[in-house]
Amino acid sequence: MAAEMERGTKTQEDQWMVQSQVFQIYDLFRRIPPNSQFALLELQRDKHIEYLTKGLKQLSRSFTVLDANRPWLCYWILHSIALLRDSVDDKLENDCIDFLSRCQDSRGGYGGGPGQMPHLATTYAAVNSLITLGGHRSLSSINRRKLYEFFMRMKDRSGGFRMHEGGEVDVRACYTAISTASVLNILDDELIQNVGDYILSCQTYEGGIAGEPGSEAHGGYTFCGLAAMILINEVNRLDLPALINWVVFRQGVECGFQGRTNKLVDGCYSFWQGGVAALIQRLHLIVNEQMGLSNILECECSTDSDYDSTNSDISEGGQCYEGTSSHVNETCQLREEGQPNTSHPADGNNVGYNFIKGHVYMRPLFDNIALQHYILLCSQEEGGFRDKPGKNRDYYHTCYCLSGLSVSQYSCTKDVESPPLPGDVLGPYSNLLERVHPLYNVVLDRYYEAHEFFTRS
Ligand SMILES: CC(C)=CCC/C(C)=C/CC/C(C)=C/COP(=O)(O)OP(=O)(O)O
Ligand SMILES: [Zn+2]
Repeated sequence: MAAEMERGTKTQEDQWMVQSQVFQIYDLFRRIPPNSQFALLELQRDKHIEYLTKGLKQLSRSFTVLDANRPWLCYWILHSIALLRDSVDDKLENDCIDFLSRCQDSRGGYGGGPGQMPHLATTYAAVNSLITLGGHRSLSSINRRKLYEFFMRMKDRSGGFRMHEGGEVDVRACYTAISTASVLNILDDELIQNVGDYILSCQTYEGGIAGEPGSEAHGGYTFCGLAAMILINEVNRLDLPALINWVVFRQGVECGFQGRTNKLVDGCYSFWQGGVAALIQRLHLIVNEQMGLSNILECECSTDSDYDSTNSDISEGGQCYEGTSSHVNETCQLREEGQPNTSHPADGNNVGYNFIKGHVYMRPLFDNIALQHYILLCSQEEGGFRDKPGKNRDYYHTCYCLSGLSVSQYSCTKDVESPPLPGDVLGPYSNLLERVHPLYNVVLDRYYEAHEFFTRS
């Protein structure tokens, strides 16, 4: 208890300090003329690409150095470059594919470097990197049969997964295994078995999801747990109203998100928490059902001028009834009544694809413009992004600030084909990033290419 109070006191002091720094930035911003404000809100695209490319070149020169983080660095940098609508040259691309191939274990999975023990987190990072690079050489370098065997070896009696042989069982491990298996089209009933029970046991009294049963709800684990539950078709088992209640209060007066109650705002939660909000936006049927609005879709869009119904398949009167739109049929497989998925494994592998194709009826669950203010004014540096003012930039925060920026720019679009309206992109419209698939956090076009490749092969 004393330790808790001490932590509470220290957090409050830190919080005041961060808030005063952030408010000073917003105050200065407000005082400058509008045309200069616009310049400050500009995404420093060229500087970010320079910082990221330099980092990848450095990494490719030292691919031989011993550390366990290199597939992650590849993913953070390659994904950031893809979000910025750019790509790497052929040499760097080939160097990355060769390096990641050397990290692939002969018994399946990827380690942090050549010869290192395979690990679920680095496997997720390596596979997402290869999907982001795209193309036959990259995608065909993944040994899916061995990878499936690795996933099965990591499965624990509890239903969850272990991060590595002898390692910890947690929600991150569940997500990285399920997300990777889903995107590679190797998800089946055996892999899925009891995963939902494990994740469900991690939803806390606050409504968010913890890393393990009995721990504290946290944005990173909440994203992992929610995305995994969607991918295994069991999201209706979570208490979604409680989850919504938890996540909406994680956006603070600083305009960014915190990871957990009473902790500091941090740019990386723009994706972990913003991603949770983006996923829930596509779960309106299940949310309505859990809130006792069974069989009725309340289309807020039709009563909101930003959400005009002119080109939507919404029925008159501001309400939609199940079965009246093709979208409803597509989404139905996501809502089997509290039961584990019993559908054919091939359907399980299409959940990610159907999920993104659905129409979005719910408005954003967070202030998407405020979040963009935090990312562009408080996290952005001259090349790269940081956690908060006073911290240094790094590739992890660059990746998740850009991913969160993308999620917020697209959060008002009603379907995956529509571009955001200018009013939903803070600063010049040229700030617009690529759209991500929120279940896997890879750029959507790269996801489509991988989905086609792995459905065929
Ligand atoms: C795909 C994958 C591997 C996802 C990982 C998800 C993720 C970011 C989990 C967070 C882990 C955690 C408890 C951080 C708390 O750090 P802290 O105490 O320093 O931060 P805080 O004060 O903001 O809580
Ligand atoms: Zn962070």
